[in-house]
Amino acid sequence: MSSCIYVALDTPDLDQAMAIAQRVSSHIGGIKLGLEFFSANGRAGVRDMASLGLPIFLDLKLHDIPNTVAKAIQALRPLKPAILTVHAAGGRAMMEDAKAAAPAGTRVVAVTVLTSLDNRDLSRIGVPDGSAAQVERLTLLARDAGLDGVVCSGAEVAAAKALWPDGFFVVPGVRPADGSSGDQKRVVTPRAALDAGASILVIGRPITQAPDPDQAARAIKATL
Ligand SMILES: O=C(O)c1cc(=O)[nH]c(=O)n1[C@@H]1O[C@H](COP(=O)(O)O)[C@@H](O)[C@H]1O
Repeated sequence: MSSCIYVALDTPDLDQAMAIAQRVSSHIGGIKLGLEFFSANGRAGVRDMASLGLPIFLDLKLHDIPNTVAKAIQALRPLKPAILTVHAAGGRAMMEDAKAAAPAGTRVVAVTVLTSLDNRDLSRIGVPDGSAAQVERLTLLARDAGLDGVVCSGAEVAAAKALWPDGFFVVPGVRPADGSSGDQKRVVTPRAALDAGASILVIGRPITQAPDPDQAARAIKATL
């Protein structure tokens, strides 16, 4: 069975990204490339990583007016990523146009509430009723806009899935029981996220910063 782990290769260094991906390839289901990698290596770098033969999750978290997001996605079309992210807070029309601009085989998923935010942070940006309510609101908006799924923390995924049983649920901010949270504030273990309904788990530093990434990925997979 293919792994539900997507390793987040958050580095500007193409050689390093390639080396880690090769070391962990037998334990993962795909590769997530985000702003750090893309800003340094662009589309050519994504193509290089795709040569490994694993699905590519291109996590650019697009958030702008509908026309700009649609045109950006059109520019990314030749890469045919398996998964692409936009911010649900960009609104319904932006999400509709993002989906329409994406290749047919690309899952477009909406980031609801970043896992680095807690309820105190949310109240400061005008969301007084907390992450659970906001994730539910934005999950319904993404569903109604015709997207394929959402990104949320493992603490909200069960409620989101209850609202959208056939949605695709991406869960980052996962940490092994003894892992350090770093800048993540809404954290669960990989096993708990999967039990709550995650379709895939995004895991970066617990694997990439481990002394032995291969062993770290193997150990996490063994808990699933
Ligand atoms: O869209 C994401 O993947 C994402 C959304 C979110 O709410 N939180 C979040 O951490 N991520 C990404 O997931 C990865 C988590 O990395 P680690 O905290 O190192 O495991 C990073 O690449 C983040 O960009």
